[in-house]
Amino acid sequence: MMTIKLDGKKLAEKVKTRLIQRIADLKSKGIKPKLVVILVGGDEASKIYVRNKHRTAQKLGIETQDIRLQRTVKESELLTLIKTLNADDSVHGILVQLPLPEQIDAKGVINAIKPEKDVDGFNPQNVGSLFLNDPHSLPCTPAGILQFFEEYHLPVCGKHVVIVGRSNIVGRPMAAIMLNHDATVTITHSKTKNLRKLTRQADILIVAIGKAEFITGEDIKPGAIVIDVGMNRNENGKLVGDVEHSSVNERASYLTPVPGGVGPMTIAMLMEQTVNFAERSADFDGKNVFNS
Ligand SMILES: NC(=O)C1=CN([C@@H]2O[C@H](COP(=O)(O)OP(=O)(O)OC[C@H]3O[C@@H](n4cnc5c(N)ncnc54)[C@H](OP(=O)(O)O)[C@@H]3O)[C@@H](O)[C@H]2O)C=CC1
Ligand SMILES: Nc1nc(=O)c2c([nH]1)NC[C@@H]1CN(c3ccc(C(=O)N[C@@H](CCC(=O)O)C(=O)O)cc3)C=[N+]21
Repeated sequence: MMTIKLDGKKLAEKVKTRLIQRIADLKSKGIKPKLVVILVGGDEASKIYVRNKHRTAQKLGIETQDIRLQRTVKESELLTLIKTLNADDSVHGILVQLPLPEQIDAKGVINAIKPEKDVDGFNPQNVGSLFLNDPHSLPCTPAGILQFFEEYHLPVCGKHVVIVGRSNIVGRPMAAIMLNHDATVTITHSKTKNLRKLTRQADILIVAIGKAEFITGEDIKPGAIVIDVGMNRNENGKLVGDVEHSSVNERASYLTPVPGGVGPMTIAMLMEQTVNFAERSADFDGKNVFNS
């Protein structure tokens, strides 16, 4: 079977193009969309994310500010910083890069971000709205994945979606979004028994675990749509996903490459979300994809 590549680079360009006019309209009203990223320490995937985020924001004329904090920073310091950013009207989006070091209670930090500025959609209020199928903001990675289904006209309604991984960034919100689109959803994780028996039943398989090439051709149903979220370095320092592309290729009907799949879409959606928030902050009468 010929596997069709879901081209995230190309689709991200399309998403970014639809932002240009909206950003210009905001600027003509004296509003410059601004995103603040807080980084504590940082893993490999985070470094890639920060670099690409910057590049894209700069191209679009979205202002970004990185605040880098020592790995040993006190939780109280981080909370004070978030309070200041919450109160700053020039800031439309706040993103705290995950994972955070162990001494910091990630829940407390995420709770502290004002829901209206929570570009990742992590705040319990935003998570709750998403689960009630009335989202205020969508987490960027799952939102980006959803765009593939729309762009390539891939039906989700009634399909069996199996998600591997249940993180707050990817697995959980992805499950909610797919459920909101009338899929039948199975969420799996490290305690799941007979995982590969379940992955083989998936019409749509979404893998986000952070284990290089964990899912192979034998683990998927022929013709399945496979979304590879993973960002890992293999032993040769090469960027690889959670899916073994050599064996999944020609068995899947559609597959996202790594790089060039989900990653660029996450960034495009982050930009879009920042613009959405900037528009809402001014009660701006613009086009809003999540409220349309
Ligand atoms: N391209 C992009 O835009 C993005 C890429 N990523 C990448 O995606 C990957 C996952 O990220 P993230 O969701 O943050 O990861 P986390 O480490 O937060 O979560 C990993 C999840 O995978 C589960 N898991 C781990 N090992 C197994 C296993 N052997 N079998 C089944 N489930 C397992 C864990 O289960 P349990 O809960 O039981 O521990 C957990 O739910 C990483 O490679 C990350 O870099 C992440 C975000 C965006
Ligand atoms: N609060 C929070 N939200 C996140 O969404 C979040 C996070 N923390 N922590 C880290 C992970 C990782 N992540 C990536 C996003 C894009 C690329 C990306 O641009 N990937 C390119 C890489 C290309 C290259 O090599 O430069 C691609 O796949 O084509 C990578 C990784 C978001 N994450």
